Amino acid sequence: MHTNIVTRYGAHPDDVKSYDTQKLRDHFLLENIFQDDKITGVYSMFDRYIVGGIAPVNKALELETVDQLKADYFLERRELGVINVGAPTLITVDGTDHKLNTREALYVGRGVKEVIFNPSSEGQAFLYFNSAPAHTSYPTKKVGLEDAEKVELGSMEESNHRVINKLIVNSVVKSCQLQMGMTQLKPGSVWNTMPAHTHDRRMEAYFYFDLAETAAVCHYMGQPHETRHIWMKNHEAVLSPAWSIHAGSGTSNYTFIWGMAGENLDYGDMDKVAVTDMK
Ligand SMILES: O=C(O)C(=O)C[C@H](O)C(=O)CO
Ligand SMILES: [Zn+2]
Repeated sequence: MHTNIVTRYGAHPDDVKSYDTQKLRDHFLLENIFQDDKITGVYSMFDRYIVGGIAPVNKALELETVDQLKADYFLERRELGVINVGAPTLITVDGTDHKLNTREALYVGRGVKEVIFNPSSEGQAFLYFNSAPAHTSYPTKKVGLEDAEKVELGSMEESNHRVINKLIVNSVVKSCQLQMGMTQLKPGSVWNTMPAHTHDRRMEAYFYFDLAETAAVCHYMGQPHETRHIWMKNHEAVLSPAWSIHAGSGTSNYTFIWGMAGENLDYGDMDKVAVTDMK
């Protein structure tokens, strides 16, 4: 078996207030998600969302079922979103090859029995994935950056000038509850998701990349009046419970992938927090 998915239970905001640095990291941060010839990740009890990394190097990796699912195959009752942050590669879905270039996404619907992630012939493929329970089956669809719904937000003056590429959202691809996209910060801009927000209807996960080895992002979480931070490096992900803000400031610009699931598919359903109200 080349898959290692560990379970993480949900956390109550009153408890999280007392977490020290290590405990915050143990519960919310995902480090080393790309391991050669392995599929690794976390099965989170926040909306039963799975977050992980797939790094085929010397062999093709099949999406294996894991014990947490008690299912004959991984997508028996789930849907999947994959975004390639490495070299172009092929993903074979029930016998059909889909070429995924860098920064492209693939949505795979419930009921697909076999998904195979192939090594890249052009370098190292790094496939970041999210998965959520699904009530029905929607067709597999590749989504390139040109297909994304794009929104430009922020400004250079506020150090948060960025482009949000909505890749797996209901205006682009049909999904049950999964939404994913990629936000690129312009050079000189370091703040993401500021002003911050929560959405009690959905949990969220962030994955940071395009960061130099010497750079880091300070990720903010917690209730708006009780925030905490987690220092994060390139290729690390973080879970954001529905009650938590999710925002960050980097020592340089960077790109991140957001993914979420829960009560609705309404990207714009957010409870914004004024920066002057944050504590
Ligand atoms: O930079 C941003 O702002 C984002 O990318 C926000 C995320 O898309 C998000 O939090 C969606 O709920
Ligand atoms: Zn959000």
